[in-house]
Amino acid sequence: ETGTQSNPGQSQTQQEGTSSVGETSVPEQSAPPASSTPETGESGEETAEGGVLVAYFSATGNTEGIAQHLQSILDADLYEIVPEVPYTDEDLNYSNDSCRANQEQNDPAARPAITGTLEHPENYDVVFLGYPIWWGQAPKVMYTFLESYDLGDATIVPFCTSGSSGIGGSLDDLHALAPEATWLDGQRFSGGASQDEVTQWVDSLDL
Ligand SMILES: Cc1cc2nc3c(=O)[nH]c(=O)nc-3n(C[C@H](O)[C@H](O)[C@H](O)COP(=O)(O)O)c2cc1C
Repeated sequence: ETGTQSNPGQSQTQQEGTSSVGETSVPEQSAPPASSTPETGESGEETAEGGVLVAYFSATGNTEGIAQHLQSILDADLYEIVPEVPYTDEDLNYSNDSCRANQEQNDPAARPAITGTLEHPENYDVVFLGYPIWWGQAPKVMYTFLESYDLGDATIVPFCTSGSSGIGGSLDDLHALAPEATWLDGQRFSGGASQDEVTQWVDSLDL
């Protein structure tokens, strides 16, 4: 299965009380300069400037649920970070010291490969970045993602799911991998967080 940026099957009608993320407000009185840049790229295709992306990794579906709420709330593009080698139950069995997930989290150099491509990362002004907490940190595949794509000076909004741990301990490493970005504080959710809960958080961001 590959990551899809826009999945029509998952798009829903915009909810009441959605934030205005993605809308640009242009002062009415300022006329565009005569030689204003056209809004199409060199190839003539439409650009999605000011777009919102929800990029996430989820091994057991919890973070995916939050990502889908966000896509629906924000009318955002959705991109699943898919490891080239999927995680099996045994890989995730953290009570086994030598399970794959534990080995990767213990190895500073681990960068599990990603399959699929994020198209036009430069088009996104706001990137919601979602992951499960593994041993207090983001899974190493998130490091692979941030090292693979230049998100420039986008605003990155981290979110996570966990059994109980907060998001705080995972942020320093991620910040270092996209130092030009503006990082918002981010938010931890429990696995089954409702769309209302996610909506309240998005509204509080004042994006
Ligand atoms: C290898 C591994 C390590 C984990 N470490 C933590 C942890 O340190 N703190 C915590 O609260 N939950 C921890 N969890 C639980 C996950 O964060 C939680 O189940 C999360 O919602 C899974 O998200 P997902 O379904 O999107 O993969 C860990 C899970 C795994 C598989």
